[in-house]
Amino acid sequence: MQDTLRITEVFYSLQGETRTAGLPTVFVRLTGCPLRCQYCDSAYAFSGGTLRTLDDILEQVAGYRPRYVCVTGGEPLAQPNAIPLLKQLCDAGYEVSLETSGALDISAVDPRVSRVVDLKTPGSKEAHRNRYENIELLTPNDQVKFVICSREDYDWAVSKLIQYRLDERAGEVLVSPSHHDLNARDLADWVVADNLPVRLQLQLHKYLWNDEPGR
Ligand SMILES: C[S@@+](CC[C@H](N)C(=O)[O-])C[C@H]1O[C@@H](n2cnc3c(N)ncnc32)[C@H](O)[C@@H]1O
Ligand SMILES: Nc1nc2[nH]cc(C(=O)O)c2c(=O)[nH]1
Ligand code: SF4
Ligand SMILES: [Mg+2]
Repeated sequence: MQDTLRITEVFYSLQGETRTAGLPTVFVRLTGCPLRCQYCDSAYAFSGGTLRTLDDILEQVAGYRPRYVCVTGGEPLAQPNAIPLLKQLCDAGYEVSLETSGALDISAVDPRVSRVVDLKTPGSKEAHRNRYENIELLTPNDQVKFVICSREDYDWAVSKLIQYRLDERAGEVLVSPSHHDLNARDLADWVVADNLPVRLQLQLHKYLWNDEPGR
């Protein structure tokens, strides 16, 4: 029996988030997530999906001839075979990123992968799931992200940024407005007013394609 993963979709689009925003990227979306963030825009990946072998996934990715590959979900690290998938994508020569909730151990992820680790805010309703041990593992190849739902979430994120010196540990600290919860302009104004060492990011794919699955 070959190694398999439950997969919701594999598609080629522009990266809408993180430090590679705007660059053509293949997305591999793994099915299933143990969290239920109130704002989740990918709830269609909580169930269903197709069991696929690693070789089958790698072959589809190769067909797009990409430079960038993003493994997302759902929560990719909830499937043990995400670890060999990430390694084999690196071995194949792609620049690989992993989007993860921060609720699961990131230590076994190949160090060539840029780990994009959310710190779930109180507004997500899943902040109690944050695994703070992950913060000590962050390197300049990694990114930390706060999805902000309100001014209270913003103040909470600032306190975590200072407490853990996140801008000194990770290569990027990202703040993103929770789509539908917070006006991007408000978040932008707060970041400027506080001279905060973070990068504001908007989800480009929502402006371009209105949040259709597979884009
Ligand atoms: C769908 S999640 C999948 C990966 C992983 N489960 C996680 O939460 O990081 C991918 C990214 O989208 C963000 N996201 C989900 N819903 C969002 C929304 N409504 N507005 C802004 N970002 C959102 C998540 O916080 C996460 O950074
Ligand atoms: N274009 C595009 N960029 C993305 N970056 C992260 C995504 C995700 O759902 O994790 C995503 C997505 O769904 N589409
Ligand atoms: S952890 Fe990620 S996939 Fe899971 S509910 Fe939260 S945003 Fe959605
Ligand atoms: Mg998405």
